[in-house]
Order: sequence, then C-alpha cells, then structure tokens
Amino acid sequence: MNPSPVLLRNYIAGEFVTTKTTFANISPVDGTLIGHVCEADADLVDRAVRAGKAAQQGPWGQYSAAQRAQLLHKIADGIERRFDEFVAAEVADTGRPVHQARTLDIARGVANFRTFAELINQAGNECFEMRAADGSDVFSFSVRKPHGVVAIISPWNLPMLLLTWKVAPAMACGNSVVIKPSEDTPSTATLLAEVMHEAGVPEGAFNLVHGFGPNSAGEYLTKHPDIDAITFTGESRTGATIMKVAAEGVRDVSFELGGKNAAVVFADCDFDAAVAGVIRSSFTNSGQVCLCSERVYVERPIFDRFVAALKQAAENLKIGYPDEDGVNMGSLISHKHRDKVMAYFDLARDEGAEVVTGGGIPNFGDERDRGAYVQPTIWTGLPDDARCVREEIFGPVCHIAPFDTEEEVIRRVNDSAYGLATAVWTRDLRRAHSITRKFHVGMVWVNTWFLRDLRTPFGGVRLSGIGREGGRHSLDFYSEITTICMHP
Ligand SMILES: NC(=O)c1ccc[n+]([C@@H]2O[C@H](COP(=O)([O-])OP(=O)(O)OC[C@H]3O[C@@H](n4cnc5c(N)ncnc54)[C@H](O)[C@@H]3O)[C@@H](O)[C@H]2O)c1
Ligand SMILES: N/C(=C\C=C\C=O)C(=O)O
Repeated sequence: MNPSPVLLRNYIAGEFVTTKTTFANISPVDGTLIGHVCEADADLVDRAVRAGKAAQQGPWGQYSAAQRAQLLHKIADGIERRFDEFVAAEVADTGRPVHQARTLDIARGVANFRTFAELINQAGNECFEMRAADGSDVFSFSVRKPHGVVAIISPWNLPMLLLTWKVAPAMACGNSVVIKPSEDTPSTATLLAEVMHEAGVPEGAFNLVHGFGPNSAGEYLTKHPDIDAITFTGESRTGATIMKVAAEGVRDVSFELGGKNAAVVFADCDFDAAVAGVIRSSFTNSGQVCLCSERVYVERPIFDRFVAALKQAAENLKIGYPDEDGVNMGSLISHKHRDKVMAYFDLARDEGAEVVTGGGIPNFGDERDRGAYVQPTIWTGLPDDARCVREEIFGPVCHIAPFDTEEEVIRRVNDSAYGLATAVWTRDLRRAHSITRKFHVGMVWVNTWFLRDLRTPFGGVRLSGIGREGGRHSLDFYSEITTICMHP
C-alpha cells in the first residue's frame, strides 16, 4: 500500500504549478493509487516554452561552458543527496526491483549529468588553416551555440535514465529544456525539477510539463513554433508522428525508437556466461528495455542443451515485490501494457509456437494479483515471418531458434524492420571481428549486454531511430555550429 497520495506538479520558469485537471498515477504492483498528476494544457505548455526562450536572453544564456559544467555537477550532487527518494519514486511508478533502481536507473541519472559536465568542459572546436589565393594565411574555426529551446519527450521504461540522458547534454550545450515525461512515470521527473530548483538553475532553463501524447502536453510541445529541436524516445510509430510535426519549421530531431533485437549464441561460447547473458538481455526490467533480446539464435550443436538451460534459468527467476530479497523481476508498467503482452502470448499459440516456459500470469494469492505481473516466457518453433518474431512486444519474452552457419544467422538477424542492438556470444575473436560489422544495427555487444560507455554513439537504424547520442555526438546534436573564416 502506498503512503498518502501525492500531487505531482509542473515546473515552469522556476515555479511549481498546479492545474485543475489531474490524472491518476497507479501502482503496477498492486493497483493502488500513488497520487495525482497535474496535467498541463496548451496554455501552460506555451508558458513553459516562452520561459525557455526568455531564459536564453537572461542569465542562463550568459553561462560559460565551465559554469554549465559546474551546474551539472551540482545537479548530480543534488540527485545523490536525495538518492533514496529517487529510488523510491522510480520503484513506486514502475514496480521494478529496488536493486535495479539503485544500480541502474538512478545511478545512471547521476552518471549522465557528470559525463556531460566533463565532456562540455573538455570539448574543443575545430580550427583549420589554409593559404588563400592572395597568399594570406586564413584561419577557419567553429563555435558551438545552443539551438535555443529543446523539447525532451521520454518513455516509461527507464524513466530517470532516459530523461537525464537527454536533459544533461541539452543543458550542457546551453539549451533551455521543456521536458514531458511519460504519463505512466511522472515521479522522478518531478523530483528532478525539485533538484534543479534547489541547485539554483536559472529560471526557464529547465521546465517540466506533465501530460499525455496526442491532444495533450506531448503534442502541444512538439507543435509549438518556438521549439527549436526535439529529442524523443519511444515507440517507432510515435516517432513517425512527431517527425511529421517537426517538419513544420524544419526542426532538428533525435529519435531513439523501438527494437526487435537478436542474441546470437555460437557453439564455442562460454555456455554458462551465455545463458546468464541471455537471461539478462531477455528479462531485465521485465523485458521493458529497448535493447532487450526478443529473438535468440543458437548454433544447432548446442541448441537443445541451451533451450533446457535457458528454461531452467527463466524458471529460477524470482518475480515479486520490488523490495523482496533476491527479486529479479517486477511487474510490467501497467495493466494496459500487460494486456498488449498477453495478446502476443495468445498470438504466439495461434502462430504455432511451442511454449518452453511461461506464457501466463503468476498467481501470488495476494494484492500483487491486482498488479501487472506476467511470467517470463520462452517460445520456440515459430517461423521467421511470424508476427511474434517480427514485432516488438516489449515484455519478458523471447523466441529461440537454431541456426547452422554464420551467413544464415547474419541474414536472419538483419531480416527486420528494426536495427537497434545485437548481442553475440562466441570465444572466436576472428568471428567476432568479422560478423559484428555485418549486423545492420546501431550497437553490437560481444560476450556482454547493455554495458555502456557513455562517450560512444548510441542509436538505431531503420525503425529504431534517427541520429546518435553519446559523447560528442550529443554535443553535436544539442549545438548549432557556426564556422568563422578569418582573413587577415
Ligand atoms: N531506442 C531507445 O533507446 C529506446 C529507449 C527506451 C524506449 N524505447 C521505446 O519506447 C517504447 C516504450 O515507451 P512508451 O510506451 O512510453 O512509448 P510511446 O511512444 O507510447 O510514448 C513515449 C512518450 O511520448 C509521448 N507521446 C506519445 N504520443 C505522442 C505524440 N503524438 N506527440 C508527442 N508526444 C507523444 C508519451 O506521452 C511518452 O511521454 C518502446 O517501443 C521502446 O522500444 C526506445
Ligand atoms: N539510451 C540508453 C538506453 C536505452 C534503453 C532502452 O530502453 C542508454 O543507456 O544511454
């Protein structure tokens, strides 16, 4: 049972703002009311964007890169000071294990601010020298300036991690931001606004509006003519909708979208490590990670043994309350999302899948039966053109199939409308080097998964996204660059 319901407010021009229209925030663990959220209407979104624009002409627009870096470290300090509150808020909204919220979600929130504080402080700009036709030595150099006001729209699966992955570089580059978190996970974004306020972020530099997508804050924000760039993380079809809106005014976009990622397990792999790795890549966060492996291909000589081992490992996963000792998996984000996942469980049977394990809803015999839990599920026996093998499900489920040659598995992995991430398990270094570049994806992990160096480019191809963020790639997206040519 959650403590007394809280009221989550918007944050605009340095002030917390309530609204008459609110929506409920419901716990996915037991269906109880966590609190109410103040929904921003078009006027309030307009106020937020205007505050962001005004901030560019005020003190925030005068901050040097070093001053912005210092402020980002102060924000990271503020999150660390309230770390347990952020963990509790993320767990309340999502039902995830406390351990994951501590070691992944909130820890990455701090790391994102610290990483981009360092990067903006060290970032140099290009400078070239040439001899002009008149014999003069000419210097051409570039300078970075902010776009202005950046709309940041984030999803519910890794709320704090993904929101700060965008807020940190956007502010590092001097932009004002208006954030619109998912309606399913409003709590840590609201805590972040409190930390921004406590850190003394100049008014209008950071603004928060709560609401939904269509005909609500999300749409009002992306359609606002004073939004200079849009960074969005979410479903591919939502990205397509936002891209059409961004075309009005030709605004820059950065999209991190859906995936139908593959894990490829060769017979020469470290078997136990590969089993543990595929369990992680299929069931972390109840499979609600864009990078999760919903397709698993195993070289035929070890296929039967691997299926049996993966089945056993999946059945050993502890599903339960977020704060239970040793819990590995929590609930899905909502009943609505669970209905979507369960519809795929039914579809898989209709498409002829063999259910190796799972496929249903766990029976706890307590209030968790009012939550949004599903069983970790493994299928086999489906053809590559089955919908369950081609469409993103975004739950704790994977389909496992045998393969015989490298050429075959590369072709099958690439036979997808998505292209986000692939995980490869092999001890053969030659093979690892030769096949990894042949996958049409944004990222490939070898003998690991979701291990992140925040300086590297992150993003997807095809329906999985547009652009790359991470390291200087973020600085390039969140900056306008002017090239200046100096003739003596
Ligand atoms: N590639 C990545 O890095 C990455 C990371 C996380 C999640 N995702 C993807 O996100 C999806 C799950 O997240 P979700 O269900 O929150 O996605 P979603 O697209 O339903 O919503 C994402 C955000 O967009 C807002 N939104 C929805 N419609 C909008 C519109 N028309 N205009 C403006 N805003 C709108 C929502 O309110 C929410 O804040 C999955 O497909 C997952 O693969 C991708
Ligand atoms: N963008 C990142 C992760 C995305 C996870 C998708 O659910 C990251 O690790 O920076």
